[in-house]
Amino acid sequence: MITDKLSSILNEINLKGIKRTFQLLGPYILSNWKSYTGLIVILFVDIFLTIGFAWFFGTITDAAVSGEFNKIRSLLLVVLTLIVFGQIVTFFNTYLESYVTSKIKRDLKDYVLKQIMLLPTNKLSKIRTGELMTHFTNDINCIDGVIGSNLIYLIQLPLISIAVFVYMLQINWQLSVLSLFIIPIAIVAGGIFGILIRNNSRTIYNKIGDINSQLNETFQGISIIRSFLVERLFLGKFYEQNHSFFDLEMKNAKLRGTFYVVGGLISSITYIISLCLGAFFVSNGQITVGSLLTFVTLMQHLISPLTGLAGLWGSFQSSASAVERISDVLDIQPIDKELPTYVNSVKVPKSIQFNNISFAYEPETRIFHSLNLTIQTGKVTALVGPSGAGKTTLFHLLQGFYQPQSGQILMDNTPIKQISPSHLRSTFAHVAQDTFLFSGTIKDNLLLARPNISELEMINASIAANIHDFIMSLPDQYNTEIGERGVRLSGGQKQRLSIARAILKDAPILLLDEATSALDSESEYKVKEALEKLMKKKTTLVIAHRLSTIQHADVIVVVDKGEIVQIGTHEELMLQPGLYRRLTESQSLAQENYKEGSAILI
Ligand SMILES: Nc1ncnc2c1ncn2[C@@H]1O[C@H](COP(=O)(O)OP(=O)(O)OP(=O)(O)O)[C@@H](O)[C@H]1O
Repeated sequence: MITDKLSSILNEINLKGIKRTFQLLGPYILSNWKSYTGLIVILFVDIFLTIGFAWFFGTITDAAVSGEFNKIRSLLLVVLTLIVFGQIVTFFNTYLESYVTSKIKRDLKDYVLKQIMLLPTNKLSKIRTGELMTHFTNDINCIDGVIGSNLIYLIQLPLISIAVFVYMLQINWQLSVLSLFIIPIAIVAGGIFGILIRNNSRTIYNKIGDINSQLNETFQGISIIRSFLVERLFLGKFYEQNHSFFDLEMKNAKLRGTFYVVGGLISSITYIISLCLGAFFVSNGQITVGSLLTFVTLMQHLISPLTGLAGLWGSFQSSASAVERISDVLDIQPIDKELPTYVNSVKVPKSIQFNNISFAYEPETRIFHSLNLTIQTGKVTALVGPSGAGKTTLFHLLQGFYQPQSGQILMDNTPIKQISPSHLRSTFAHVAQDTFLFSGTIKDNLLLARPNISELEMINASIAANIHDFIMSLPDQYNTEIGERGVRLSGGQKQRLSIARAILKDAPILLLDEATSALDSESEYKVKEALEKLMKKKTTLVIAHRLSTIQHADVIVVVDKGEIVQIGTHEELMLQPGLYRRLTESQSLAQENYKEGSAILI
């Protein structure tokens, strides 16, 4: 019972989150020790100035009461020096704090993106893009509560409290003891509000992630939304999220408002009590008016940091929740320590084997069960079969994007798991089913293929992919901006560019996944001609639904429901009853029907 209570309290305080926060941010804080040392020096100067101003108020009041005008004149000089010094210190404090927090956030963003790029594909594909974006647009920006002024306040608070308390003791011990009662009250109030604010902040961060994901999908799918007239549906979904976000913000505002009222009440009550008691001591002649003024000023300096502790604790806890969210990604085991790079002239594989491969994206839906396949190097192998049979998955496994649950893929008898991602990925040039181009120019997209591509190589690859003439017809030719995801190009143009990019990669194995599906017959003929020339020197794996396009392949592998059901050449497979003949015949029949239908339409 007691242990349950204790663990629920510890849970509320979120010790795990705090530990994780310092594990992640500790090295960044330590590596910026020079800036933090500067801030601590400034902190001591600040404490000195605080005491100095309090001393000045008391001393000048006493000098005024006793009519010591010469003393007032020299005190004015002292205070002017203190003010100028104080402003210089404020400038350096602000600058140094911004410098160190911005630097840590900049470095952390670099690190988080690198780690995301190193995540295994199966883990990465399960995280929504909006959530990943939120780490950069929101979460990392929220860590100020741990690395910024809060960290300095954490050191400053006890120091300033001790300094002020010792100084107050010199003036009047009874009044100083009074301040001792306020400290626990301020700390408890701060602690409670901090926990409440933390819990709410966590919900707010999750909500921001949801909103970002939804906006991302809405903008990516805007043409589908328009064509299905579902703008209202998507606006409604956003409206719901956006309004519940507003409610959470309001809950936070109420919490903060209540906290400020409680904090204000504590300081006002303390101020009045100490003022009344002080007035009593002045009337008794125990202390001077000036000492009372010094005391009251110091009391303010003692209370405001303590009540500020709640804000500090609240924002510290918010930062801890943000770090916890980032840690969800950072705690996933990356595939490697360093990012892979393109390897020039990789070894041309002499054998590729899939040995007893069993694989499932999700445990409940098995794609392959003990699959065996030998790819003939230097030849063209076509993978055919119904949609969802697992053809693209074979490409993913081959490039090491996913790991099979059992079995091995061997390249020259070496398991690909033992080959570095740099070498493995440099072995393949992949034209994927979904053509993806990046915003920027045509040239930028082509030069991505590998480092140091010459202008001539780029033009030759574009000619081979039958896209050069189109590029030259554009106003800025190779420097034409193609928009986000290549939105300013047609499907066929995008596909030809991605073929040119694959040609430029100059890898020994070519993976073509429906690479010519978006081309018209004339372009397809020309591109196929170029690809056939390219294939002569390479090992090629082709996935095609239109079986007429792969009839000349050296080997045709027929895949159905994750199993290899037939292997052979077109001629061999057409002689056998089976899936390949059925698919070919049904496609020929469909084509005949289409031609007849077209004739009727014409
Ligand atoms: N990232 C993924 N996560 C979970 N399941 C997936 C994933 N990608 C594919 N699948 C599932 O794996 C199965 C095989 O998909 P795959 O893309 O390999 O088929 P395919 O033969 O290439 O199909 P198509 O010819 O339609 O492209 C499908 O049932 C699909 O739903």
